[in-house]
Amino acid sequence: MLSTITQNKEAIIETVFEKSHFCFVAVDENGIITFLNDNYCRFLEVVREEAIGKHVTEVIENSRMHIVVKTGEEEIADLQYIRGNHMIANRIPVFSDGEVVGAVGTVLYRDTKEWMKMNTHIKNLLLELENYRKQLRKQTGASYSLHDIVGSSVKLNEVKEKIIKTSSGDVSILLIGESGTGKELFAHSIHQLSERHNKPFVKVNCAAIPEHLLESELFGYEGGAFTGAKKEGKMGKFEMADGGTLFLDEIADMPLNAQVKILRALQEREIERIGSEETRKIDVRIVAATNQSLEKLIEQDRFREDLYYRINVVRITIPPLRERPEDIRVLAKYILRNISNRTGNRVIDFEQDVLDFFLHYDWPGNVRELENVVESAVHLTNSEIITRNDLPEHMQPEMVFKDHRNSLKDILEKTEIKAIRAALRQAGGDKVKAAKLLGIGKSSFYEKTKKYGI
Ligand SMILES: Nc1ncnc2c1ncn2[C@@H]1O[C@H](COP(=O)(O)OP(=O)(O)OP(=O)(O)O)[C@@H](O)[C@H]1O
Repeated sequence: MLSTITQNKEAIIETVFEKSHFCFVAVDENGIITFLNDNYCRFLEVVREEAIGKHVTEVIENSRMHIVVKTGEEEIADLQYIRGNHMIANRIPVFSDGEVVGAVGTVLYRDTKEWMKMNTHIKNLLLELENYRKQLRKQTGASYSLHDIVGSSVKLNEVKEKIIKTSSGDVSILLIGESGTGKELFAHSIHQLSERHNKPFVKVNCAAIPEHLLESELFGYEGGAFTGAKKEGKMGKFEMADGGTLFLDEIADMPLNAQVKILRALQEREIERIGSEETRKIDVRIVAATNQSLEKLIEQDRFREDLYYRINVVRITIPPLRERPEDIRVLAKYILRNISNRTGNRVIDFEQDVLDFFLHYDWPGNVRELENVVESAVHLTNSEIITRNDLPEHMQPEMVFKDHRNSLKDILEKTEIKAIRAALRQAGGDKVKAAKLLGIGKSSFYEKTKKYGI
């Protein structure tokens, strides 16, 4: 038997990989595709030569192959959602001299009646589960959980793991990240994963409430406490969140006098409504979020250091979208599917050119900006596929030159910044490699990154 295998090794390998009904993919230790069989190419509607050399998350929806090469642990019979189907995926790391050197993956997609039946059954079960989740969320006020956080880049997975580790318990969590990175989604998820998930989740947007109303919003008031107050009084957010989670969004915008009162409420675990002498016990877990540096605000005496230490017990930084390009494609497709379902527009995909552009764009507004771009493209497009022409004006190729406010110097600088960021991304943050990719010397590269604060 063994000798037959050795003699016909190549023919056997070819039969297994190309003639069987499985979809096969192989990646190297960095998650880059090194092999994709014909079946899989057909299913994914990709050209093999173009797919090979790309990161697996750019080609295969919801892939975890890049994770398997990191963990070295095989994943068998995992359910994977690809191109509208739930597939059964096996992912096996390949070892050489005790080191992971890559992984092979198989996906079962034969469209047999049996499988279709099972797929429908699974879809039904998942829908039912989703309904239960929605009902539970309605009751508590936290509408999202980790399941709603799309993306499986290494950086996003690290955040998810940290969330899972720290959610249970009462420790205060500070979420830091640029606008639109998903801080609110993570705050909801923390609540859902905590022991408090059956209790209320209450959000306070510290930037949106006028300063003179903030105190009554947070602590409530007794009937007739001030002119314009409701006769029956009003419960504050602290009381509403009793037993649950209080999410202080945009905490950097909290006025100093309110900071003092919040600190007292947290230290003493009790509050007083405005106009009342009575103290009420409260038990809330604090999750706060900011896109500003609280440390800088402390230096400028705009944020209290004691409150900072109180809320910054666990600190979780959510990376901007440009630092996790592997998530962009899957997020764009997820957002497109949601918008199409919601609006009834039959827009099903993006042209490759659009996805390539998305990968290299800077996304200053992060996922929120991506949502807006896809939404506007869905309304503008005349076909089922979104093309580069359907994107907003500032994303059109010639736009940078049309803008009369841009001097040649500005254009050159912007282009340099984009090229440096793209090279750093491609080089996985390695500055020497990035300089090489750009064909410039190390010191010139360092000078430029310093100049642009990259
Ligand atoms: N990983 C993700 N998966 C799916 N949707 C996401 C993800 N990240 C963000 N979003 C979506 O992007 C939008 C912005 O997210 P969110 O409001 O949580 O960001 P934020 O960081 O709290 O922003 P801000 O600081 O401006 O309040 C929301 O519609 C959210 O549903």
